[in-house]
Amino acid sequence: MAWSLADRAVRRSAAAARRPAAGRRCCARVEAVYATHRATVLVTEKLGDAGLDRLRLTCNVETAYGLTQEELCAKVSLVDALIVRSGTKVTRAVFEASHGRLKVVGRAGVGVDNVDLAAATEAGCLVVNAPTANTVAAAEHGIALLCAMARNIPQADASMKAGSWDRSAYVGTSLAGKTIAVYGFGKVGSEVSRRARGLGLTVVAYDPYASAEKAAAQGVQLVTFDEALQVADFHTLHMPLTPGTKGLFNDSAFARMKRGARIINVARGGVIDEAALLRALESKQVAQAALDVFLEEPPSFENHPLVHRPDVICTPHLGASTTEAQEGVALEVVEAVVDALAGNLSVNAVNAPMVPAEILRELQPYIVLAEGLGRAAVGLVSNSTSSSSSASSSSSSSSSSSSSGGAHSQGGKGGFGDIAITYSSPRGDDLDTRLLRAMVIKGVLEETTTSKVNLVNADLLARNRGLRITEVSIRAGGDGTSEVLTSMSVALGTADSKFSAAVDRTNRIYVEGRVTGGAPFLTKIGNFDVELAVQGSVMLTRQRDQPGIVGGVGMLLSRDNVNISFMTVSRTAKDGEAIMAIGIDSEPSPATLEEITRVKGVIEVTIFKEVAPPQR
Ligand SMILES: NC(=O)C1=CN([C@@H]2O[C@H](COP(=O)(O)OP(=O)(O)OC[C@H]3O[C@@H](n4cnc5c(N)ncnc54)[C@H](O)[C@@H]3O)[C@@H](O)[C@H]2O)C=CC1
Ligand SMILES: O=C(O)C(=O)COP(=O)(O)O
Repeated sequence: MAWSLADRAVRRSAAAARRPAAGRRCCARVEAVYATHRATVLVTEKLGDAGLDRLRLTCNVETAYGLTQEELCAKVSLVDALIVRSGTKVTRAVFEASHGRLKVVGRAGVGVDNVDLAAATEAGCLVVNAPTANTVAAAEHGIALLCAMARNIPQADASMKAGSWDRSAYVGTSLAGKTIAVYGFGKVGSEVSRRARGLGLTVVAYDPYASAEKAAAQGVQLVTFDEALQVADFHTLHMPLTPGTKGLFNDSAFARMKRGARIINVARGGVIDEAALLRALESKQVAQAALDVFLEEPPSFENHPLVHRPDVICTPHLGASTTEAQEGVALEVVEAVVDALAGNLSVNAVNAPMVPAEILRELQPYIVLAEGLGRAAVGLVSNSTSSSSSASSSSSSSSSSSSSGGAHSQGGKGGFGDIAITYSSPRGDDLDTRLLRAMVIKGVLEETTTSKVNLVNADLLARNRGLRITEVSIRAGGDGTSEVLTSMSVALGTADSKFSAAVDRTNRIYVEGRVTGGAPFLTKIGNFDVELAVQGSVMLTRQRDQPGIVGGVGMLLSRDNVNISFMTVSRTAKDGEAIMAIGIDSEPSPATLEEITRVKGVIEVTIFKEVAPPQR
């Protein structure tokens, strides 16, 4: 029986898999190695001593710093595990060169952008990280840069070392009484906020996925992207680099800031468009920048336009570099590596399969549905980079949804704190929902944070993010054995949506789905019935139910070379509105989106990207 198998898998994983599941590729192979010999671990970047000492208790440890790719590839076939920081690129070539011996990669820090996760998974190699131990260090570095920049400390220090005593050249700017905007109110961002308030700054935060309650408890107001840009004297960046945040700080963002604003980046280089920052500094729209991270690391020193400027202060990715943080991440990652070598599923596993392969095959559509609903719901939250537009001329005839503040194209305040999941199942209350709940959390969280969700840590991560999860199981018709779920829904409480039709009558972003013929489908968005395969990218439009719209929209898409894979229209007879879903092979340009909103009868349009994750 499908569900009882899944249930066993959940129990095994939740108990840290004391005995490995047969189908759990990575860990099963790891245990075989560990049981038969003392594992060898290669450490390629400086790791805290406490971690190294712990590692030496159970493993042979080799340290080799500053390896070239070729040197790393030559060594990797001789080791069972590899421990790195951000300076080692663990590429596909490295996994190939290991010829299957490498079983675990440990990242002594948060970001795993230097590890090819797809290649790791294909090679059956588990990747683990240390997601919490350097949070405070990164926050302290942000504050250090803020103070150093405001008071010109590095420049004044350099001038004194060059033999001058110039007091008038380094007059600074005060922090007290000013406003700082924190972008990304996660682990680091909330620690920065706490410290900034202590310095007498007013703190606002832009994070469309954060809990407003959690922010309010810290005396921080969540605001829209535009508001943050406009009100702040200082801007500090603490979001992950994702397709949605890449280049977020561009010409347009800098232009909307107060003249003479100052910016700090301790997150990832790619969040700032470096050429746009240069232009903003040259025009004095931005007075100063403090950068710990760069698009390319290390940046090219010869001719990097930002590094040499006197109005930019730089550090070489030092956010996590305190003795305490390095001891902390070393211990955190070594525990995870040793655990993984012993065949256990660690809470810090980054690419662990949520479910063993044979169970995944059996339950796949329901699992994909649960994750897809989570991704769909969070994908509808309003954020600054949303590809969405509202038709300005239109007067929506819709219900409360449009007046609820949902139709922002430039980002709402966000701040959802509730996820309500409803299962309609022939098993009613007997349905074991842990796996499905974990998949919803995975769908909601993984696109927006540095957190990697696995079965063991899902509930914990949700709690840490201030998310309240409520579940309701409704007994539906059926024999109670063959069908796991009749339908399932996910609602995000009080979030602003980039597509107002996605907001239901209780002001929640609402999506519902079911499995039909073995395939997962989205069946409801807000109050509208739809029929969307949970895969690929979709353009959604809300429109008045009148002729000419399908042709008009289709023509604009074809003019932009956007291939259409399917098109469905559903209407609510009651208020004369319809939602049209168009499967698209590529994304239309912003200009085309804008034109679509001007097609007579169209009320709003948005892009709904990759609802379903790639199949694992
Ligand atoms: N410079 C350094 O040495 C270090 C840098 N980092 C970096 O700091 C950043 C934050 O790390 P954590 O706080 O641990 O991550 P986190 O996952 O706890 O927090 C990230 C926050 O960003 C928010 N977010 C996502 N998309 C957003 C968007 N479009 N606009 C605004 N907010 C958005 C998320 O909702 C989340 O609350 C990451 O980029 C991480 O790689 C972390 C540690 C050290
Ligand atoms: O943990 C992170 O994401 C960091 O950026 C820190 O990188 P590092 O370990 O200092 O190379």
